[in-house]
Amino acid sequence: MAQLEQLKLSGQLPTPRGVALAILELSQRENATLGEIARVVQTDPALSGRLIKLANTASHIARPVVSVQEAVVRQGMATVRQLALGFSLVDQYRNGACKAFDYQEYWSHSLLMALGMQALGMRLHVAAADELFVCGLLAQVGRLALATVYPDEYNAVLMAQHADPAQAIIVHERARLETDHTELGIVMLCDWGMPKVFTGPLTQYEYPGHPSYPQDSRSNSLMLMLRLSHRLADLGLANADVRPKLLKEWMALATELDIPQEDAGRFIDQVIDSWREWSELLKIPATALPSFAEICHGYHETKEETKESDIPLRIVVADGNAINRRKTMALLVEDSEHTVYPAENGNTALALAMEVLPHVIIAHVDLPLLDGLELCQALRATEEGRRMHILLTADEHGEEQLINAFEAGADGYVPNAISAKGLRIRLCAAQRLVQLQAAWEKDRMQLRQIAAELVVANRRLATAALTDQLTGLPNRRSAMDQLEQAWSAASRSGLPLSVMVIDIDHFKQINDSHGHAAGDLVLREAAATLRASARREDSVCRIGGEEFLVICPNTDLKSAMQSAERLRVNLGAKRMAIGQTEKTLTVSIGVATRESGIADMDVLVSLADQALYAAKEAGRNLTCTRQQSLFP
Ligand SMILES: Nc1nc2c(ncn2[C@@H]2O[C@H](COP(=O)(O)OP(=O)(O)OP(=O)(O)O)[C@@H](O)[C@H]2O)c(=O)[nH]1
Repeated sequence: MAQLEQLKLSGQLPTPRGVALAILELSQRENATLGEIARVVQTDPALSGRLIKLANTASHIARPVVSVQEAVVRQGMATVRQLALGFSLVDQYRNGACKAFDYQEYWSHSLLMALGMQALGMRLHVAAADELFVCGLLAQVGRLALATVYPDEYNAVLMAQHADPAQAIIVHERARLETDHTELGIVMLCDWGMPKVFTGPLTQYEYPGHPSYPQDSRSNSLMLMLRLSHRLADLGLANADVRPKLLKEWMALATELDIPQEDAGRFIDQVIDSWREWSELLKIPATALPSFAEICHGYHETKEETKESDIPLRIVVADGNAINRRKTMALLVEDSEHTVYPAENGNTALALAMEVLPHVIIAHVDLPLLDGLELCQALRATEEGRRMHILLTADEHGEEQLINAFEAGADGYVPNAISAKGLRIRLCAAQRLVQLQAAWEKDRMQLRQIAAELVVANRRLATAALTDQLTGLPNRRSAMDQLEQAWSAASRSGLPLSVMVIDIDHFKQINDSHGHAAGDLVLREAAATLRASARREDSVCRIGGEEFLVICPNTDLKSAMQSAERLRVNLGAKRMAIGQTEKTLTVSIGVATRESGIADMDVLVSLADQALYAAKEAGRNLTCTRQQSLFP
């Protein structure tokens, strides 16, 4: 301590200058008024702007603060003094003599801590948000002091810590300087009038192993808030590869302060946004941190194969005792990615369970409103509730309690003072169940996919079986099916039905002169021309090598002859590229129409064939018919 007193007297410690010093001195006078403080603040435009901005951020009152007087009145003398001091230090100590101490980064970290504290203050109402801002901003001022007073020695401390990061910095500080940043920082803050309610938690928050406050005390909340803001500041400045780990630690701490996981993302994103705004105002750097969602996504991407015990669960923790509830929640998120929902009574737990459909419910037997056993029975009476894994917890663990719990439908019993490991083991059954359900769901999806693929494959096969591969027209089998249907329809309706058989003339010569591939091309083009020239209701099919059948429902002989002629002429006019030359084709067509003497469709087709033969005989490039009525 003598060393600290000496340091204080030496004037080497960081101290505010100018307007901040004037405010500090003025506020120490007994008769100082807020009006006088405001007048001094006004002489520094940068400080005025910062105080007004802060008053507006932390205010829940809708009307914005526009004047320095108003900001000073709203923040109070003590807070204005501290803020002036903090901002003055930021401006004065942007650089310094300690080489390994990154002054800019130090302020970025402090600012993020300040904004974290402010945001937590607005949420948890543990202290005024402006006071918490200063508390966060100056929480690590002892480090700045050590770097300022002992630049070379602190340089060595930082190098030693860099070489041995597993060791806490305080150990390296004590080894070389016989003091540490916490001790020195507290001396300075007390000197600057920081209220005791903050200095106590400031000595504790960096050392998680030694909590010395009752769980539901204000000091404990402040210590947790400092810890959470510190982690958030670490997260803001961390490299991408360590962010997911820090985020996880942050989430675990957040549950201790009753910040539900679904709010965590919004909270972090808001603080980071105001960090960017404030860093412009204070001219200190803020890194471009991705959104909370992106950091989470990165975490999931880098995760290795999921072990059963890693399966994240949705868990409702129902306990009327807030301390026990928080303790269980903290244990649950300590080393895992479970999403935990708190419920303070049985009714809330039931409503929550129906809403979020948790995998697990951990409920105390003596829950208010609806006790644990009733909650269990109510859940088991529902379809969804039957699938949940319910663990009951109680202060007494007699055989009778166990029997009651299992009779009510519980899956297990959790002792009150359970360890994180014990709790993990009890969640294994639920995780196994979730894994089985996931595997079953995966199998079901795969089966569904296979069935869908089979339907598509069958449809493709059926289509392929009825389609001519070369031309895409219905093949012979399809042609006969269609003709059968058309024949039946004509029999029922009494409407006429005609068919044409079309054969390309001297097709063999094309194959012989230009090769089979050229012949294929010609067949394709001929098919396309026929399809394009035929009426829509007529079906054009390929029934042989260079032979086509056109089925013409509701068509009498005269119309069929006209149609056939149109096809013959169109095809004859079509110029086709064959090898290097262009050629035209001719076709011969035989036409037949259904009439009373024709017994079935085979006879009809054979009549058309005879007509085709006649056309060929008559010199080709002709349309003929051998109708029985015409040639009795
Ligand atoms: N490129 C090709 N040729 C085919 C195909 N199917 C049948 N052919 C050929 O078509 C030709 C048919 O010849 P033919 O039956 O003698 O009749 P044509 O030469 O057209 O003479 P006419 O019918 O009497 O005018 C044969 O050379 C078959 O090999 C096919 O899918 N592609």
